[in-house]
Amino acid sequence: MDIRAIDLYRLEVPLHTPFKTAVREVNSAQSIVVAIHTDDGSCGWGAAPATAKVTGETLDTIAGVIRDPLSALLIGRPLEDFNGLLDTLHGGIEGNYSAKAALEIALYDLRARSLGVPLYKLFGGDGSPLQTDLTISVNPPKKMVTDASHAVANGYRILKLKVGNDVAEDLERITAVHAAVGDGIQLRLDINQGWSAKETVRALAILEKRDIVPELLEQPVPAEDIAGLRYIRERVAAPVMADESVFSPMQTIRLLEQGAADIINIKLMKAGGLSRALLIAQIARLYGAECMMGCMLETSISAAAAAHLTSAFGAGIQKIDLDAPGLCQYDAVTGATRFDGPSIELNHSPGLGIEGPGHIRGLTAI
Ligand SMILES: C[C@H](N)C(=O)N[C@H](CCC(=O)O)C(=O)O
Ligand SMILES: [Mg+2]
Repeated sequence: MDIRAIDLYRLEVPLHTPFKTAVREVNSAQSIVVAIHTDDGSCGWGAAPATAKVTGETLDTIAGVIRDPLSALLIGRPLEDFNGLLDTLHGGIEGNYSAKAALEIALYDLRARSLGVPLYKLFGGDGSPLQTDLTISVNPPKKMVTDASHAVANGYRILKLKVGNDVAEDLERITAVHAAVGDGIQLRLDINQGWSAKETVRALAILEKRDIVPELLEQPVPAEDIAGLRYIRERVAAPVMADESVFSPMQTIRLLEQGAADIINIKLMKAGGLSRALLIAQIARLYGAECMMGCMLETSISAAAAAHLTSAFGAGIQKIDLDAPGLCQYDAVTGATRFDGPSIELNHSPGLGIEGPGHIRGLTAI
């Protein structure tokens, strides 16, 4: 079964409410979608969002490197040489991890389809459903309280609060949300690189005095400040999670060797797809570190791929932040993995279960 063609599309899904972090604000989830066709008429689907502030990639660069050089490296090759295809893909160009992730997801989808199994079975999973947290965008405290209360009313038990603009204001945000939702709801704090190491330690001491103990602290300091992560980890009770500081398996090893994180936030879009994400999870397990499966602001095509891997990896990925489809006004994909509030129900049909372009709302060929 040889790869015959790779088609590209754009997909845009409006959000319920603007997504705001310490580094960016967007109103829709935008992705490049890839369809890899084989000569027996099969098609595998993948997608990648543009997160230029984190990965350095835009929709144009993702589409551009998929067109040249990556497509030409894959077209004409047999799917049966699967590991060879992955090596070619990753060796074909430096960086460009989201573009590679889109292609990898489509290759894995094709492979699972060719074997007649859902994607999770390729990774040895049983397809158990998952529960995700929900991200609350950074806003004035009153708005965050409204959004958090709405999330809790919709069944979410874990909230990820975006902060990182101004420490004093952030403390008011966190305190207000905690007072509104109570101790029964776990709060993850994603600072998106917005504080310094010393500010983080001081902020956590203040929260402790207010009896607020976050479940975890995500990327409090700039990505390159590995010493800062370690400084915080040695001084605060809450576990420290690395996000923007860790893209690759090798960075995971370096970070854990330096004792700079308790938890690794794995994202397909940082790792370059499923194979590297799995490797990161395995490395973390060897070091006794926990993992979160996270996502960018992406649509359900790529979030579903991450969910399949997470479900299969079982207790090795303890935390889940695959909420992006739930932030969208509608799920662009019908008849596949279902994102229903906090619950993620994997498809049990072959691959990712996407039946064709007619089952993806709003696709535009490019
Ligand atoms: C959407 C997900 N829950 C999330 O918060 N991801 C962000 C980055 C998303 C983006 O900017 O597209 C994160 O974990 O930092
Ligand atoms: Mg993060």
